[in-house]
Amino acid sequence: MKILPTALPDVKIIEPKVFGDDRGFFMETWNARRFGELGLPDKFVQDNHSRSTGPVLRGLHYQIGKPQGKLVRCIAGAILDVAVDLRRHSADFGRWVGVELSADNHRQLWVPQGFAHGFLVLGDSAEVFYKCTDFYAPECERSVIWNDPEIAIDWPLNGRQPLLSAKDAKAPCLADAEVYP
Ligand SMILES: Cc1cn([C@H]2C[C@H](O)[C@@H](COP(=O)(O)OP(=O)(O)O[C@H]3O[C@@H](C)C(=O)[C@@H](O)[C@H]3O)O2)c(=O)[nH]c1=O
Repeated sequence: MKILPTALPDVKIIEPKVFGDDRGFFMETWNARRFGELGLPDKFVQDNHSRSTGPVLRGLHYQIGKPQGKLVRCIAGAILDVAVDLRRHSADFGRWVGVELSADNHRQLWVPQGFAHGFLVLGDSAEVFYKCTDFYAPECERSVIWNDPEIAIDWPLNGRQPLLSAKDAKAPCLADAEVYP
């Protein structure tokens, strides 16, 4: 398991060691001791799994009061997984990073507390599995609109409109959103 940097220092790509053989492959997807050694959280309290068809876009989501760090992987298909720094004190406030996660590349993205998270399905469908450091708290849920020009995420939509939830379609822009201190 190794860690690769992204353009945002606190957001990390985790690349597991994949053992391939005639049967297929084996990999450790999370190991508390190894994560601790790498300076990543070793405690998660909730696992989530969603399936989406293309071009579904979920996000950009975060929780205020009960912020969640998320360890995200794509177990079927492929997604562009995006993290946006929403910590107002941060030099990277409002900046985003996008990483392709797929069932083939086995990569995971560590999205820390203080970041909004979202993803776009790149093919016909994708299943996404992620571990969270805190519980879902609907009253703490917040979102920022996926196409906020101030954040300017370069979603690879190729002219298509994304499929959004009703909630995500009416999310506020960053300027109107409640963010972290
Ligand atoms: C997120 C979540 C939702 N739900 C319920 C509420 C709702 O009825 C249904 C669907 O919820 P949503 O529409 O919010 O699901 P979704 O749009 O997939 O929300 C997720 O998006 C990604 C990008 C994230 O980062 C996650 O933290 C989460 O916000 O599932 C839970 O029971 N537990 C949870 O942890």
